[in-house]
Amino acid sequence: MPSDSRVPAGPSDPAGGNPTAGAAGGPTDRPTGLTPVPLAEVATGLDPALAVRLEPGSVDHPADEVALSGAAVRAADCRPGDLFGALPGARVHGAEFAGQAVAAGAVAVLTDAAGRELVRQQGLSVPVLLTEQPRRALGPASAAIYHHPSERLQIIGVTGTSGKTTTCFLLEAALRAQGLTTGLLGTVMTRITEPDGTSTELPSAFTTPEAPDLQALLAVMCQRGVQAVAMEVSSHALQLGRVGGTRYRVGAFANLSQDHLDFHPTMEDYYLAKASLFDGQPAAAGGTPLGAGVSNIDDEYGARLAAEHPSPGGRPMVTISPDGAAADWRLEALTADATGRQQLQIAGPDGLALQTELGLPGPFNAGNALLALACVHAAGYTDPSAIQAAAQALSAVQVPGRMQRVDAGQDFLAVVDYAHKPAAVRAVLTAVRASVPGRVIVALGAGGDRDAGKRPLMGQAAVELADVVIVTDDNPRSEVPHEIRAAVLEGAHQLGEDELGEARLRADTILEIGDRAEAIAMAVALAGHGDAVVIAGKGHETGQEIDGVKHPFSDLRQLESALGARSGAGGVGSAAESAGKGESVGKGEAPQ
Ligand SMILES: CC(=O)N[C@H]1[C@@H](OP(=O)(O)OP(=O)(O)OC[C@H]2O[C@@H](n3ccc(=O)[nH]c3=O)[C@H](O)[C@@H]2O)O[C@H](CO)[C@@H](O)[C@@H]1O[C@H](C)C(=O)N[C@@H](C)C(=O)N[C@H](CCC(=O)O)C(=O)O
Ligand SMILES: Nc1ncnc2c1ncn2[C@@H]1O[C@H](COP(=O)(O)OP(=O)(O)OP(=O)(O)O)[C@@H](O)[C@H]1O
Ligand SMILES: N[C@H](CCC[C@H](N)C(=O)O)C(=O)O
Repeated sequence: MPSDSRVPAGPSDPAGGNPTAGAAGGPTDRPTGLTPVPLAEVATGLDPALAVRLEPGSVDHPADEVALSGAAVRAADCRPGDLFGALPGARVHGAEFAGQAVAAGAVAVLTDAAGRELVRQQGLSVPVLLTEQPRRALGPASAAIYHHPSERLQIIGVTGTSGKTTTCFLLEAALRAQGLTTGLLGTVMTRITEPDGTSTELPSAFTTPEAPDLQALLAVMCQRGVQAVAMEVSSHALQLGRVGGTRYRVGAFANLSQDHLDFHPTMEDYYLAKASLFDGQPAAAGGTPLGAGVSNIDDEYGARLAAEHPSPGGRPMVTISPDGAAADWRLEALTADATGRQQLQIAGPDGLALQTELGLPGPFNAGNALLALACVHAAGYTDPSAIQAAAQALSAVQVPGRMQRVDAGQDFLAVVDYAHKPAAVRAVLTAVRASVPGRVIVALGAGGDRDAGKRPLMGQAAVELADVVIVTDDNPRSEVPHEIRAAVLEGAHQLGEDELGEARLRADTILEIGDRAEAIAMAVALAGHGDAVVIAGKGHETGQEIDGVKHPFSDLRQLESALGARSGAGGVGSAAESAGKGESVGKGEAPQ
């Protein structure tokens, strides 16, 4: 990964990317040399609906002399001149850490009444911005402190359960093909590409960073000459106000399926969080005003969104249909060659006809490509030659840990993929099954401390679509690993019948191997000519969190080494033997 020595490292998350390994966010890059903004100016600029009151500090810290040069939501990240956003959390009130924040240089605190009491109890005399909605206020306040960076960027925000990262990588390439300097912000990394082509990559702690970190990153992008940004917008970010104060030129909706029901009480709540990207609230209220919206109407929720938000930003919602139904953008034909490369024929608005290639395999990635092109067009790049250039640019895009092929000269397909929810497992296994003549072998698990309801559904999807299912550990986090596996296995063994009364089960072998490295070795050991091995769930991640401890782990490396061991040891037998040493191997448990 190329990196820029001028930029301090991002969050040190050995698990790599997202909170998949329990990272709690972390310091990000910050802009330099911005004029500090008076606290009073920040306070008065906030939406009156937030009822923010400025409580002056002591004579040592008179509010009217305070100017803010940064913001942070974690006390440990505070720097001199910062506003500390002391938020009430699920575990603790951030104001408990106000002393630490002030000691680190914070000059004001944004919090609620309970937080103000905690600040005063600690004998701190800094001014307090008081509101009962501190999360809603923090985004716009951070945006003001960093001089409203999103006003100077063309930001395309992508939301949806699956495909955000992939679509943003595609978008980044398509925007660059318009001659724009680009930023990319999401689960895998933040990438800043400067006008001279230099790229800086920072690790991500979240799919969408906390508000102060997001605004700082956007401000850095402005300073580095970035013009357009492809950005993932998670439902957590929408619900928790992380994107407040961010102006989007285009918002895109990919799809909605079960995930995150640990955080959202219902699918309806999950949908409404995603839909709030399109509701056009003013930025000042923590909303995310939009220039245009794009929705995938093949998806049930995408169709509902288009019906409920017919004109986001005052323009008709742009619709896409990867299935080829009536929509502004349709995929008219899709073919794939033996290597997985796909040829797309696309119909766009005003008779636009495009033909392009995609290096990413799987029909769902053709849908992601269609979404990316529709976004570029909706952002104003409507000239047919511009869109053609965007389409051409998609062909070389690869995404770390998404349908990533590993080739060590073996006579079967081996891929690492990030499918960690039922619909993604289904999409990936369907795509892989269609691309090989032989058997499909999948190793997968489910993450701990996340939506428990999806575990049996993932097991079900796996046994329906693969021939061999190896249930293993993902990131157990604080949970007991074998209990998570048991839930996945329960779904795997509870397959019903289809409408014709046929058993849905496809798998003839279901194994349980907790140790992920051994599960991967077993998957490789069992593969034969023309088969496919899919290692699902951890994608680009470089760590595995077990009982609060992050252990270095990479599916990619493990798969490479299992493939290497297989060819080095002269074939299947020895690899299977070593894989068989797993802690708990239960074979052939599938009812037939
Ligand atoms: C549900 C959720 O997203 N929670 C996030 C939220 O937690 P919380 O409000 O309950 O905070 P808390 O831990 O009780 O702490 C309260 C406050 O004290 C502060 N604090 C706490 C401890 C300390 O030592 N110092 C300190 O200052 C915290 O910064 C926080 O502001 O604010 C915390 C501080 O930033 C986050 O660490 C935490 O993310 C948790 C760890 C998380 O795992 N979130 C994931 C699920 C997430 O956000 N994922 C989405 C979706 C990805 C997808 O679509 O797949 C993402 O955008 O990444
Ligand atoms: N359009 C899609 N429809 C269904 N599944 C998809 C789609 N795009 C990607 N996937 C599957 O979902 C996995 C995650 O893809 P990607 O990282 O692009 O999505 P994401 O929305 O960013 O996911 P996450 O929120 O988990 O980070 C892929 O590895 C693939 O298995
Ligand atoms: N953004 C997702 C990542 C999950 C990755 C998967 N490997 C797991 O640990 O469940 C989440 O926080 O739910």
